[in-house]
Amino acid sequence: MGSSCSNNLGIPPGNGPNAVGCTDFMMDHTAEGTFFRLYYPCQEMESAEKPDWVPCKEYFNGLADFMKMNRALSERIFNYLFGSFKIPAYLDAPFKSNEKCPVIIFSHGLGAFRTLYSAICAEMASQGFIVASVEHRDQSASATYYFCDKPESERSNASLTKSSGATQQNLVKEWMYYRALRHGESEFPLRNKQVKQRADECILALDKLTEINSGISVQNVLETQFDWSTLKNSMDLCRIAVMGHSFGGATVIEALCKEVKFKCGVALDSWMTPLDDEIFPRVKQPIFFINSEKFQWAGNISRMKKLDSAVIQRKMITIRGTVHQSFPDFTFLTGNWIGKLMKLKGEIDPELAIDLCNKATLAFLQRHLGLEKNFNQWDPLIDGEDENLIPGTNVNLLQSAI
Ligand SMILES: CCN(CC)CCN(C[C@]12C[C@](c3ccc(C(F)(F)F)cc3)(C1)C2)C(=O)Cn1c(SCc2ccc(F)cc2)nc(=O)c2c1C=CC2
Repeated sequence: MGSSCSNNLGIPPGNGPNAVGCTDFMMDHTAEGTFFRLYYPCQEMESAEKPDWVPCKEYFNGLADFMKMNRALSERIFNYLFGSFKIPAYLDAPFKSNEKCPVIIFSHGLGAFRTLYSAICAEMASQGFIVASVEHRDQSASATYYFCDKPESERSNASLTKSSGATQQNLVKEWMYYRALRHGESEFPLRNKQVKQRADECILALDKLTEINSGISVQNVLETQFDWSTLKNSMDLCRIAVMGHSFGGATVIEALCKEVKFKCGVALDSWMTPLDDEIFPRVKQPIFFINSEKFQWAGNISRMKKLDSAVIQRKMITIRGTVHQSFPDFTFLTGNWIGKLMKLKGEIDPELAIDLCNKATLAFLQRHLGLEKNFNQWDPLIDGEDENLIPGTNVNLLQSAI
């Protein structure tokens, strides 16, 4: 089919039977607490607003740092290009599901942050999952924030704060920006330390969801309109998966190794550099590697293959015509030529690519979480049986042997 020249830009909504709600959670005001965006099945809402895709301009500043671009200039470019996009979900909508929901913890890539994978997270929520997309505080995110108590001297008096209705009384946002590798600094020590912190943050997010599911009242320092008590007994805590993109793919492996409550993992275009080889034999859960055609290289693939096992299902597919950025939301947000120029789009239609990725993921999750849905209709995709899929990898591994 011909590619339409004026594709309607925007993040595709989920295809599943559920409407999707979205809210934010920050456990405490420190950088050590967990911070995530929650996507969940919700009541159909006519008028609810949809949250901004990029919540604060500081994220664009962080993105500029990551891209080694000038902040002032790029903030205007990003605002112009991406400032008006909304997430395909209803902000703070009441949770609604007539069955317990399986859970996914999602880990973003280097230079990304919690909101950039909403096409994937919203699809999973529309299919009945509760998804926590964590925002890492390991300085791998373009930007993230926590709160610091203002010193006593600067505190505005309570009555004034109350009357002005300030949401975070006396709490000031403290921004943490992307930390680039310093000149001459070796990559592995930093990335290995970060992947361990990232795994711990995914496990902490799961612990918070477990508390929320038990119905005990948990503190959320972000005073949103969402009623967290509606999530009591909402989650099926025997059916938990961990998922991530690139650096988040390495985080999947590390998290599986550390926490057996994660029953399986889905690693999207995983970057294996941060991982110790010695953890590979310690990972006992099934893993699904879904790769782009352009990002992977022999050394990276051969490390994924070290996880091959005769007894634990380890699968790999490659989506034809995709690039590394085919997984985050940016791939939907620019026209074709600028998207290809900035390596945000590959040859394949972005919605077709994410559709294949999501369906293959759902089939894999049904198989390894023991879901009673109809996602097994997409089982052939797990083996790469589709004209737009390659079973395993397109990378020629023989070169790496020489
Ligand atoms: C510039 C020098 N270099 C710094 C290390 C960045 C080089 N780079 C390729 C880029 C990201 C690119 C990008 C983004 C976003 C726009 C925008 F214009 F749309 F905003 C454009 C162009 C620039 C494509 C990557 O790092 C790729 N990558 C990623 S990209 C994850 C991401 C980041 C920001 C996002 F907004 C969305 C997604 N996550 C990883 O875990 C890993 C890697 C590489 C190894 C491990």
